[in-house]
Amino acid sequence: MDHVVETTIAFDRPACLPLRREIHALRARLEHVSGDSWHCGDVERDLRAQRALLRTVVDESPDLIVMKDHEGNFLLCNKPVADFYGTTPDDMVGKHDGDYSATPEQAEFFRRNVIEIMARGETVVVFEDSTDDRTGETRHFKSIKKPFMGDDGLPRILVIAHDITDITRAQQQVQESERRLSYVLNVTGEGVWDWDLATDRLQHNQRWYELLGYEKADLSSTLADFDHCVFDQDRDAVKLAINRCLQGHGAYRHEHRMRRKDGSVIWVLERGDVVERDAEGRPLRMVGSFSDVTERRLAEAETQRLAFFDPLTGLPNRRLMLDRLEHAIGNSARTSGYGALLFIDLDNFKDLNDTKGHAAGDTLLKQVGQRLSGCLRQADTAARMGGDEFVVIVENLGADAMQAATHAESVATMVLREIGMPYDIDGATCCSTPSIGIVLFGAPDDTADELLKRADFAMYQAKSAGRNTLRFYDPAMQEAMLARAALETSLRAGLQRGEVEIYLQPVVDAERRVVGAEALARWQHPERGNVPPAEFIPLAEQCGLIHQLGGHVLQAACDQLVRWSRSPASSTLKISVNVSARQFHQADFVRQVTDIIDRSGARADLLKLELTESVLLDDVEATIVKMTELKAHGVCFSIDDFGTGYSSLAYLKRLPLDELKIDRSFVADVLTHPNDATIVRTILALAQAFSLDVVAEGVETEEQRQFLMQHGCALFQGYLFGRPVAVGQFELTGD
Ligand SMILES: Nc1nc2c(ncn2[C@@H]2O[C@H](COP(=O)(O)OP(=O)(O)OP(=O)(O)O)[C@@H](O)[C@H]2O)c(=O)[nH]1
Repeated sequence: MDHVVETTIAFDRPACLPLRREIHALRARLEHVSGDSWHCGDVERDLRAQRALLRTVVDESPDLIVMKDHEGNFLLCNKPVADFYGTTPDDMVGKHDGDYSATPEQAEFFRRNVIEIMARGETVVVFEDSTDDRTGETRHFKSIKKPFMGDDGLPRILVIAHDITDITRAQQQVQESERRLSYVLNVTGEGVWDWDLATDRLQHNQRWYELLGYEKADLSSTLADFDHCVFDQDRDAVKLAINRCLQGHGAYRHEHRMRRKDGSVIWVLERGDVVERDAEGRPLRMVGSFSDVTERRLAEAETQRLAFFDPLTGLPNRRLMLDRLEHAIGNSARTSGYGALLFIDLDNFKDLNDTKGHAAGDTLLKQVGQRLSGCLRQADTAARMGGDEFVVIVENLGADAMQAATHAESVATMVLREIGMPYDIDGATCCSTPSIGIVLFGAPDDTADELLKRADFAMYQAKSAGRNTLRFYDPAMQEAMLARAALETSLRAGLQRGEVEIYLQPVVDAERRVVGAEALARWQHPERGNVPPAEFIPLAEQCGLIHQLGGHVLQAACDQLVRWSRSPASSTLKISVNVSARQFHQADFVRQVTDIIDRSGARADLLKLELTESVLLDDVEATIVKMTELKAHGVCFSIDDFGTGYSSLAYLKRLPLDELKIDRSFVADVLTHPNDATIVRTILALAQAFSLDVVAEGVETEEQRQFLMQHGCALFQGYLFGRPVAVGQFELTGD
């Protein structure tokens, strides 16, 4: 048996007067007031009428009304009570709840409860349950229990029980759905708020506080507190979204940042809408929720970063740079002001990678990125294009081209200086320099693509000028660039059409007997005629055709060796082939050479590869490995233009060399300049000490030959013995 709440109400009348005394008192009062005398019969009739009325009222009341005596027996019951117990009001008089109640516990509770209340003599309100005998269902009641004194001087009690079952159930349903809603919201992780605009009070669910790391008591639950939690920079946008919603633009949905109690910042997706307005449409109540979307935002930011930034240096990547460049071009055209594009390529970066490892190269690139950023103003952009290439966009250089160029130059000079400072790479100091190409922009028809090409071209000029320097792109360069592009296209086609062939220049011994030849590439251009190697070989190197060209020359040389091998007079002749730095440093160079030798059937020991000193110095260790592999195959090596570089004698000892070639510049002045004579003598002595052959290049006079012979030179090449000629015209005598 449940009884829920008991409320005490002040007892306003100590007891009811007994009926007969009441009649007498009433009659006396009426006679006193009216001056008439009343007959007892009239009064009784009236009273009976009143009692009948009262009975009707009591029976018709939807509430359950009973009067009980001091032992809890019924003195009076109304119809609803009798219906409840499945009997009649008259039948109930003199009986008690136990005679009807389905559950003895309930009956006992009712009995004890009224006896206690009568003993206390105070009216109480009791929330209690009772079982409906007709249906067996439990009903809830709010009962007012009012004790009073009977005629006989014994206590009695009047009970008026109001059936609150429907309200209780409705309340329970509301509580249940609220509980479920809060469960669902907690599961979805939503922080919920409910804003009463009239009072400016905000109510939040527990999750709301949890998401922001607050305790309920920390906040005053006003809009000001919510405002305080919104991230400073986002506050205006949040207010705008809420205001638009208040003004009737519909529900809002907004992502912004919130600051948690501990100071950390989270991203939230907030949704809200006005749910109540007054008759004039003024908002009264707004509800909303937010969820923590920090992880998604971070993931999006990371995706964005990967798409637009170089992961190694953190600088904008090529894609973002192109976008910024296009903007900068647009701005320049609009404002008629110049901007500048700097194309920066590190010098000999490959060496660092090769000698210190890729990780060291990465460390350097990172530091270069930092230094570049340090050279720029806020509005400028430094980006990494890839590899060791960077780009800088400098904007707002004014309308004067000269001044713009001067400014761009000063930025580039600063970059040269900063990047040229020593680096600390894993505790070791190392140096790196850049070559920089600069192009100004500002013309309406400038395009990002074209500007990059021009800056790249100017950068290449800086490389050609010795590196660690800057060069401006100018229209003359443009001409050269166009010409170069045209030449590149026709060289590509020419190689396919077989326009490149080899010429042979004889190498003779002291008796002028031809002992071999140097193979020199010649390009017979259909319109331009004979294009000099100095023009098309560097071009082939720049545009990546050197692999194809080098292979073509090697193939022709090996084919020639095979042809010579068929005649005893020529079967021992050697052919030397020039190998450029880029060609030699290609990863598959060794395989390329050995494949050609093997395929052609030429004798490897009759093929001599001429390397320049710069090839040897580029990456000594890798060079030694490649040369040794080829040497093991039988291939011979010669150092071209020996003496013009800075070869260390230590390297000479380590390299598997067969021959040195004295550069034509020394030979030309050997009779007139004592220094050149000394150099020539030294080279010859050195070669002798290392047991190397020596070929003197560019011998044009008999006197030169005599001098060289006197100092031990045994092999010669030059116009004195023969110019380079087509393969078919090559003769075996050196006159
Ligand atoms: N460590 C590192 N090296 C890279 C990366 N990307 C490209 N490289 C290397 O960067 C080098 C670029 O060399 P190049 O610019 O062609 O040549 P260089 O040695 O700098 O010579 P010049 O430019 O002619 O002065 C190559 O060896 C690439 O393998 C990278 O992300 N990290």
